[in-house]
Amino acid sequence: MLSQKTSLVGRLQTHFATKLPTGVLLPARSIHKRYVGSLAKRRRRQVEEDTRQDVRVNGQVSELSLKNSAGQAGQDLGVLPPNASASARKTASYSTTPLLDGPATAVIDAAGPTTRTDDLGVDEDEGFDATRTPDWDPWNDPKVVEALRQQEIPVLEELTSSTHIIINDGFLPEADARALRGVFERRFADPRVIHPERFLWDYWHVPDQYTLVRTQAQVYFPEELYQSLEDALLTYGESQLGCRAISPIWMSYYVDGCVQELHCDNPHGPFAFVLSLTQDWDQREFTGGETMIMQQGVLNYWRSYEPRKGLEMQQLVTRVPAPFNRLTVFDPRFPHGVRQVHGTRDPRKGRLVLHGWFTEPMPFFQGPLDPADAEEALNGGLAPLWDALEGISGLITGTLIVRVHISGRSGSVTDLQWLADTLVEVPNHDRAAAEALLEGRVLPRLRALVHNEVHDCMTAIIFPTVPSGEDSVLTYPIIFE
Ligand SMILES: O=C(O)CCC(=O)C(=O)O
Ligand SMILES: [Fe+2]
Repeated sequence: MLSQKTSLVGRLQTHFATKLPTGVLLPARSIHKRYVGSLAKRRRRQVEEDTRQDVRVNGQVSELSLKNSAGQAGQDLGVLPPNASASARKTASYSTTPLLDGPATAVIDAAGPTTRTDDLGVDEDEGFDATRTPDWDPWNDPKVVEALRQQEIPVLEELTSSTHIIINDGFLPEADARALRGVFERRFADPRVIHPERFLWDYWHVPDQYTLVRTQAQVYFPEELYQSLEDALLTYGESQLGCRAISPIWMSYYVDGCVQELHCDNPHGPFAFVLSLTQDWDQREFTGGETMIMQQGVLNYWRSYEPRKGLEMQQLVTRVPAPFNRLTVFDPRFPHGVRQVHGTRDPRKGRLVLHGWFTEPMPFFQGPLDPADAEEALNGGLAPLWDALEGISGLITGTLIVRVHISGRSGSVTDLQWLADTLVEVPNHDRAAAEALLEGRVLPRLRALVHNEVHDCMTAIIFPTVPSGEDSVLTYPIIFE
């Protein structure tokens, strides 16, 4: 099965992929690596969004229509071992780069148009027309899928859904969130009292793009309090997203007129975060202030264009409110911003958020298995994967993070979890895939192809055993740039 799929991807090859070393295990934590893992492509290409969208939700979500994708990445992660001190993992230096770049994640409600299912021009005795324009999506066409099934052509299934927005309510222990908020409150309590902490703020204004007031959390907060914040974010990033570092944490407040116009933070890292310290969101004395993230349907507009249907704000952007202690994680490649705040000029009544990016996705082991001992098995086991994936470089972009459980007694992989999946197929993949389809073997939906290749290769690896017989865990990010 693997060789069949491998030759299939060979058919799709249009670009050359550069492999980053796969033997990078437990690298120096202070080194910034945006894309660590396995695949990096030389050229950046326009993103085409998958038509499926979903949202992961931990806790209560209001004001959003969300689908809960239980069982998806990030919901079933174990506790880190005691030796994995979060503070030891932090990324040290402050970047002078402003907010232009950032990680992000995806969310959301699929309010976009539905996939066309009629007028496909495909019927059973006609075969498939590989010359169709890229807006034809055969993999979402029930007629196509049914025809393939009737011909007993295997249809690869996706093994996990893409997720571009993740919402975690009640992220910090309540006391920590209140303590952070308390520092801010106290320093603004009496505008007539002057003290050094009043002067820590930067009014950041980039005409027509950003207007907000920001500071760096590490400078602003007392050390112990800051450390608990950083530890919570680092622990989350590592356990839920396979990211071993965060960017310096910004804190920004938004009063009347503050805004972030649409932008994309592609270079900063695979996931962005926004942790709200905004008080009383539901009784707030301003309008706006939600994170707005463009919807998949807009990024894929012509595929589902409907001449008789108008669209309004709610079908174009997802608005994520910022109630107190909500952590929103999103895919920063999606155009996004912050809706302009209108109303209060009092910082204590405005929007207050901590924000930044989860960075350094990289392979790491937890447990007794020594990475140096495992390296040979890992690199050997993944070699066929790189061969297979090289063929689709340029046709898919995003981050896939997998975690495998390794038996200490047998060395075999006993479980595989998908921690995160932001893979999207880029334009023209349909045509290339349809050409391959004419070979009559498999329905090569690229996301599904990647999932299956990764699954098959990862679970076939036999690692060295360990004397104690205890199990280990390997977290492995794969980045398609
Ligand atoms: O505050 C937000 O909701 C988004 C922040 C953001 O996009 C950024 O800082 O780049
Ligand atoms: Fe951003």
